[in-house]
Amino acid sequence: MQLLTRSAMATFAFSKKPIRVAVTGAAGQICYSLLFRIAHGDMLGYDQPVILHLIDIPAAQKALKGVAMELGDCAFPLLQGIVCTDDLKVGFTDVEAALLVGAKPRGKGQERGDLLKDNAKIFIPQGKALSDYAHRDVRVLVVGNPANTNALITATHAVSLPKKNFAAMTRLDHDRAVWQVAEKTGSVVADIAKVVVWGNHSPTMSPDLAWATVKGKRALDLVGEEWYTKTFIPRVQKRGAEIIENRGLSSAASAGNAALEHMRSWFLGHKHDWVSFGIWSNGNTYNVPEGLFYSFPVTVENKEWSVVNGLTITAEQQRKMTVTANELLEERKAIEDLLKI
Ligand SMILES: NC(=O)C1=CN([C@@H]2O[C@H](COP(=O)(O)OP(=O)(O)OC[C@H]3O[C@@H](n4cnc5c(N)ncnc54)[C@H](O)[C@@H]3O)[C@@H](O)[C@H]2O)C=CC1
Ligand SMILES: O=C([O-])CC(=O)C(=O)O
Repeated sequence: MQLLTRSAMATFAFSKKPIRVAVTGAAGQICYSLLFRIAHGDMLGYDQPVILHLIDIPAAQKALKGVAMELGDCAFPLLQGIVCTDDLKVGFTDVEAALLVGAKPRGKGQERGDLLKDNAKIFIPQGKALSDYAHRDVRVLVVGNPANTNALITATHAVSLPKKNFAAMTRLDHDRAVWQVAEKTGSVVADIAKVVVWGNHSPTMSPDLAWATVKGKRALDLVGEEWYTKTFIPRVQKRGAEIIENRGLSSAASAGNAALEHMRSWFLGHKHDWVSFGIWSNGNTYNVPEGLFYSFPVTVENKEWSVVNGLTITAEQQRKMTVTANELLEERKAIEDLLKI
């Protein structure tokens, strides 16, 4: 691959119109790695200029200014502007990508669902502002936990935008699953295909290797049933808690990477393999009730995802998929007042 000098890259970059990218929680820990990689071109491509809209609460504006100063100090050729704000109108006007990261993270001993009370209300004004001010073709990724139900709140209040343009992030779970299989089988990430994560971004999620392959061979034959059920599934389900236990803080760089990879797949396509997106369920897919943001296997082309259809689901797998759907139904019930438009 040819490496371009900074000035050659800038000349190249100027030929495309910049894309406005909004990121909430921009002064927080996930964004401290995410923003720099977006500005470097890792998300939308190394020929795509960006203007970053950094959104955080009033109390975080000074810290946000520091982050913006550091972004500037990197002199990224693709970064054509930085907007720092606590005003959602300014933050979301004309944005074509929005990453909703801003929310409280959990601490030790908490589940993500425990954050519903604190975090859910954040997403009502954000959904409304996206509806009023964002580019009509915006793609919105909800990262702040509990991500699936927060995505439901956001999309519900974004009345003028299609639900298909919203997603909850389960890419981190997907990538965790891929890494576990690569490590177990002594292979590399590029050898692994057709991993699936179903349902909620919570310990009820269902990481599924039924179709997964390693260099074209059936992954389940290589890893064995015992490791699959006793190690792999619980490890992926509880990896967030394992990180908190070790790091003392919730995952940040890996979450930022997953957000970036999710958006990259959405904007630049993901046809070579399946990937997991938490998306609006239409009630006709794999027996998932309508109106939940549920993680399905998808492929992506021309900025539109399509669920991988026609998979044969065993009775045991269907049971697991129902458990995680039921949890999402309970979360929806707990915030039903927040869904009133
Ligand atoms: N879906 C997923 O896979 C993952 C989700 N997360 C979630 O991401 C969220 C952020 O995590 P961190 O960056 O580690 O937290 P953090 O506490 O370091 O940063 C959160 C930032 O959000 C800001 N914020 C709070 N309310 C806001 C609002 N209404 N508008 C804009 N900004 C607001 C805060 O001021 C702070 O700067 C947490 O809810 C965490 O649980 C974390 C890892 C993975
Ligand atoms: O576990 C947490 O609270 C943060 C998160 O969502 C993850 O790492 O998957």
